[in-house]
Amino acid sequence: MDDIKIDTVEMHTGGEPLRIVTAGLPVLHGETLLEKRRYLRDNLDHIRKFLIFEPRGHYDMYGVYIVEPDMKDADFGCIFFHNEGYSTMCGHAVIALGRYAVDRGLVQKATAPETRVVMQCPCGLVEAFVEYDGEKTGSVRFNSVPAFLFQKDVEVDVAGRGNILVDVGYGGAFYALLPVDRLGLSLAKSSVQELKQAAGLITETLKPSLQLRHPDNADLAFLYGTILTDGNDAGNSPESANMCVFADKEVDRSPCGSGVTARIAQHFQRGLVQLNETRVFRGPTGSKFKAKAVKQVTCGSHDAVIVEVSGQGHYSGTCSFTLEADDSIGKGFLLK
Ligand SMILES: O=C(O)[C@H]1NCC[C@@H]1O
Repeated sequence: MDDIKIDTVEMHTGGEPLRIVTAGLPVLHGETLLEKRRYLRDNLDHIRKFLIFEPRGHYDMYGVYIVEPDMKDADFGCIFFHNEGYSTMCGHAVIALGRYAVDRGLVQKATAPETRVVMQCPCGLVEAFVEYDGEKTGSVRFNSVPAFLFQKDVEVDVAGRGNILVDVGYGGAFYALLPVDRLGLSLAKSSVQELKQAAGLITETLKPSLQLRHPDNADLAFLYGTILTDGNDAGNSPESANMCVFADKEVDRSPCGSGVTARIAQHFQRGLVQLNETRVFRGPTGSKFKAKAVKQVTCGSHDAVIVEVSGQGHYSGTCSFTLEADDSIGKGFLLK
C-alpha cells in the first residue's frame, strides 16, 4: 500500500458522519454486492482503515463506497464500513446518500416534490424519496427491507449485572434492544462511556449464544449492536430516545435508521403501535428520525413490516486523502 489517493464528500445525518468515497477505490471483484463486500473485507481492508482510523478519521467514523449494483431496479449499490468492518444496512447513510445522489446526478432527473432513488444495500433494495423544491434537496424518507422481531425476551447473563432480558430485532441488521434502566443506567444521566461499555458488553455476551438466521442470506446473520432505549415503547409517549452502539462499540450520533426500523418492527409485533402510526426517535445529539410501519409482509417464516424512516443529512465538506510511501503510522491507527 503506497501512494494512495482517495477523494471523498463528507456529510452527516443528525451528527453521524458519512464519508462518501468519490474517487480512488480500486476495481472490486465479485458479481454480487455481497461478493464485492467480501472482496473488500479480504483484499482491500487497508483502505477502510486508511479512511476510518486516525489520522484521517476517528473511532466513531463511518463511510460508504458507491458500487455497481447487481439488482436491476437499483440506481446504485452501497457498501458501508465502520471501525470493525462492513455493515449490512445503514439508515443514516441512506438519508445522506439520497441528497447526494440527486445533487450529483446519480439518478436521472430531479423531480419536485420528491425524487425516487433506489439503493442496493447489502441487506437488499432500499427505496428512498428525496425532497426537492426545484432548487435544493432536503429531507429524505426511505422504505427499508422487511423488518421483524426475531426473538423476544432473550435472557443475557451480563457480568456484574445479572440476568437481563432483551428483544432481538432486525431492521436490515440485527440488534439487541432493551430499556436502559434494566442496566441501572439512564440515557439522560449516565455518561456516554458508561452507556457504550454496557451496550458493548451485551453485544459481546449475546453473540456466542444467539443463533441468528436470515431467510435471504447467511451473510446477514450477525449481531451488529445493542440499542439502549428510554423505555418509551408505546404510543402514549410519541417520542423515544435511544442510543445505538454498534460494530466495535461505535456510538451512533443519529437515532440510527436501521435501529429505529428494528424498534418499529418490535413495537408492531408486540402490539404497541399500529400501521401508519408515526413515532419520533431521538439520538444522542438530540437529532430526530420519524418512523412508521407502512405495510405488513413476511420474510421467510417471520411476520414482518416495511418501515418508513425519515430524516435529513447535511454536507460538511470534501477531502482528498493521501498517503506517502514512507508513512507507516499514516496507514491508520486507533487510540482506544
Ligand atoms: O443509521 C443507521 O442505520 C446506521 N448508523 C450507524 C449504525 C447504523 O449502521
